[in-house]
Amino acid sequence: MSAPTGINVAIVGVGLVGSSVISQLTTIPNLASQIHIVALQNSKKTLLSTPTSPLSLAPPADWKTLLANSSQSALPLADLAKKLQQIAQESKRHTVVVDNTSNDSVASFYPEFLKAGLSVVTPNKKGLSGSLDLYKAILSASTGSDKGPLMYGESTVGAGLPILTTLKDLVQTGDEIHKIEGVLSGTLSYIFNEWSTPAGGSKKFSEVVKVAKDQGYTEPHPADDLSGSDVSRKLTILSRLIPSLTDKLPKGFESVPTHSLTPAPLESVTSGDEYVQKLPEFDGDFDKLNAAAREEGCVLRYVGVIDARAGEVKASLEKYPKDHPFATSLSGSDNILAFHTKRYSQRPLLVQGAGAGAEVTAMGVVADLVRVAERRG
Ligand SMILES: NC(=O)C1=CN([C@@H]2O[C@H](COP(=O)(O)OP(=O)(O)OC[C@H]3O[C@@H](n4cnc5c(N)ncnc54)[C@H](OP(=O)(O)O)[C@@H]3O)[C@@H](O)[C@H]2O)C=CC1
Ligand SMILES: N[C@@H](CC=O)C(=O)O
Ligand code: NA
Repeated sequence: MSAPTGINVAIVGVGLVGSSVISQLTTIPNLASQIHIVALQNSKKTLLSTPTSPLSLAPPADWKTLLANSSQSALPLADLAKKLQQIAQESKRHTVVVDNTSNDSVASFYPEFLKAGLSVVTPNKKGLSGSLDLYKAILSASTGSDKGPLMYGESTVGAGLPILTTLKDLVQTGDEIHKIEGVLSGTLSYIFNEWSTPAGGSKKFSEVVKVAKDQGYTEPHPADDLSGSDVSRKLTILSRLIPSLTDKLPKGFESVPTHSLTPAPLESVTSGDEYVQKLPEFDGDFDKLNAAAREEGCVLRYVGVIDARAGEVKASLEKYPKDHPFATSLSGSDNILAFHTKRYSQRPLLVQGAGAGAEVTAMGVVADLVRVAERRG
């Protein structure tokens, strides 16, 4: 048997998460030797490896300047796929596209990348939580031959926390999923942990939203978090891994009943900065919501529930007594997920930890790349 040669990686999207992925891949020695970065692309530029000029991105090289100075403007995805096929052939290495954007067009292109023999790894929820047609196209293009392309998206739910791998393990070993419930948004977890506390609190809602954005927890547009759609996307991704629910959400996340926290006048605001700027106008309304829960001896938490036996999925704002674990045991951007199953029927299997932030999200992406390298390298 020939020695493993490692894999190539093309990184599309080099913002908060993408930068951390590059940093982990170029500075951790055992990763740098098995995972070779062959392309970087943002919305403006592409930087490509060639046989005579392989990319060398480890510090002290400054990949941001190299990308910004590249003479190649961002390649259309079909052209990028062709270039990557060529690089795969020349280097004799399996090649993976890492999508670190939150872009719908990139996510819709996964079936084409996969059909071109390229694996896909992503923290972008838009592909796996989109229409059922897109989801099925992704599945059928990634479950071909033994040597075929693979699709991994651990960081789409709970960032680096082992949530999709846990659910897949439960399902593949024949457990029966009864219910999955918990706090699935790092942003909303941070906001409610800081603003709706058992001891009361004096912070303004808009202030904690701004901190969540500054910490890198929010989506590029924070309305995607406050509208609940980020949670309904995660619920869709999880539901589709439960065989009885795979076909349940035909329109994807839009089929999930979802409580939105976006004030009605801000629903049409397309700029994330403008949205955050205007949010203080609504602090009074949020204060009233918090005060009403406090009068009942409760705190507010934003939760997602998949009731597999009833076939119900929903994302909602709920009140919890001040001594409930969701009120006392969460802090920062913590996610917590309880898997109630036939085997874990007495006490649920729990996964808890930071569910947002660049480093922990990149860790989930890089762990997926290691899985691809183990299977295809
Ligand atoms: N932040 C977090 O805690 C977590 C994030 N995620 C997911 O990770 C993804 C990235 O998030 P984050 O890093 O915060 O986002 P950023 O906004 O920081 O970065 C997005 C990157 O994508 C690039 N981009 C946008 N559109 C395109 C396009 N059409 N083609 C190529 N590149 C494009 C942007 O380039 P340019 O600068 O040129 O516009 C930028 O480099 C999102 O899908 C998010 O949901 C998942 C889990 C946790
Ligand atoms: N914006 C998301 C990031 C991770 O998916 C969140 O806050 O959970
Ligand atoms: Na995860």
